[in-house]
Amino acid sequence: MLRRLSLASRTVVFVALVCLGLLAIDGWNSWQSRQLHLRQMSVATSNLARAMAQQADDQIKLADTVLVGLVERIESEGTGPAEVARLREFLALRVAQLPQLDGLHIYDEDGNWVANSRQIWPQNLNNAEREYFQFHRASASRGPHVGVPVTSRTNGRALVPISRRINHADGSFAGVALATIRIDFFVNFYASLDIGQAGALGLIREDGTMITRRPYSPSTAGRDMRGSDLFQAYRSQGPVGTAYIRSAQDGVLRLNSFRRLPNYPLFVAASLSKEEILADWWRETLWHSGGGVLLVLVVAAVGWRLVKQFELQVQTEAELRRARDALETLNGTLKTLAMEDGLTGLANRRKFDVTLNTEIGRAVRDASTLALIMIDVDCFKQYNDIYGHAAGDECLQKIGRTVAALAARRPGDLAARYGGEELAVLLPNTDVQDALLLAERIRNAVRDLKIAHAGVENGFVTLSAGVEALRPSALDGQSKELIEAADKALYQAKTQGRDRVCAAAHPSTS
Ligand SMILES: Nc1nc2c(ncn2[C@@H]2O[C@H](COP(=O)(O)OP(=O)(O)OP(=O)(O)O)[C@@H](O)[C@H]2O)c(=O)[nH]1
Repeated sequence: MLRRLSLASRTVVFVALVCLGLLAIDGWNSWQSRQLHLRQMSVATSNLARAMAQQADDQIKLADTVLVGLVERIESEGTGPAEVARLREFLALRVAQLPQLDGLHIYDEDGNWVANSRQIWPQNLNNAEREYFQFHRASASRGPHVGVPVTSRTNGRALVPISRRINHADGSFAGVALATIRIDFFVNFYASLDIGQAGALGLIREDGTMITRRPYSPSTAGRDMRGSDLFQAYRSQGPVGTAYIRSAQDGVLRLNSFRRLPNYPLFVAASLSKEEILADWWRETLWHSGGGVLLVLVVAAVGWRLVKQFELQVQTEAELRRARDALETLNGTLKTLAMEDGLTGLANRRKFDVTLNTEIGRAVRDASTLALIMIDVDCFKQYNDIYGHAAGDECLQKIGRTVAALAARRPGDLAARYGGEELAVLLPNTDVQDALLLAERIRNAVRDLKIAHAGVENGFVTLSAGVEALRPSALDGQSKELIEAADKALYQAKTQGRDRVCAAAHPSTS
């Protein structure tokens, strides 16, 4: 099918395919690059979540390690006045060593303050209503507990309580050992991480209570996250996972990676805005696409020029063909004109001479006879004198048509205007008898035209003819011989009174 299209159309198809190919390659590359960006960012958020989980786990573990020692000490030494005094010093020393800790506290079985890392505290304070206290009072578990965030009663700071139960010797509830980690500590750490403008980080208890997050606000700590898509994703995907979630608060679509802490019932979530993740990709894609479109435009422009050139070439070729055809027609006409007599339409003298030589050659080869009839209009000078030169021309045309109709019967026959009012008929492969018969027929036919001629006796235009036929043996001189013999016979016809046909006299026949 493509073969039937013109070169220009094929070029258009080719250029269009090249342009589409370029655009497709660019589109495919951009898509691949986008997927790569998203994969890389997924790995990055996952790594971020791992680092956050490790950091939170480490901090809680440090505080918990202190608590393990404290519980063991209180359970073995008791809380007498001397022990409490030593305990206070110990607590103050530990807090000074661990900057992430806001304080260390010991409460008795009723929630009263027994000791803490601060040397002075308001009297008659009771923490029995705190969530961690109630948890330990109700649960015999000896493990650590990460409580819901609290606001310090003494300094107003937001804190994460890490606590352990203290038992009496009989295993009954004796109180709580508490370490409080400053939420500031996490806030500062999260602030040091690069998560773009719209990224978010969070530390959440597995029951859905928010500990802290970035961006941070005082209302953040303790918020119930159970209804959030993030919490649902964590619950459904397990301890480690990734999910695209559109924020209900700011409407931003984020890639979230979440991960449970190795040792505590909390999880962290690190999220980056999809728009920010793809910002670089968009920039690259715009540059690429711009370059790609430019390339396509250049290819299209070059293709367009090529098509135009092809069209021009085709046009030029068509014009050249037309010019050549016209030239050939003109040439043919010129050729005909060069070989034709303008007045009578018979062959002209040049054509006659060429044909005579050709036919003599053929007759020599074929050993055939070649006959010639020389015809001359009788008393034509007088005709011109009487009727005028134009009428003479017309008379010659009529005679020419008559001669042509009778003489050119066979392919080789040629009727020509030999000169003036003299005509010649060349008859290949014809003997003198047949040529005489034809000459007579011509003479009679012209007489029968009955062209009035007041200058002659019978009143009509007549003609005389001389006939000769020979079997040429050689090329040289034969044409002249033939013409002269026919001419002589014509002269004879004239001298014998005109309006007749004479054959050339030969010594044997004369
Ligand atoms: N109208 C016209 N006259 C021609 C043309 N060619 C030759 N003639 C005339 O033909 C005449 C020929 O005259 P002549 O050669 O004296 O012979 P004739 O008058 O025909 O007398 P005979 O041949 O002896 O019968 C001349 O007057 C030429 O001018 C032509 O093309 N047109």
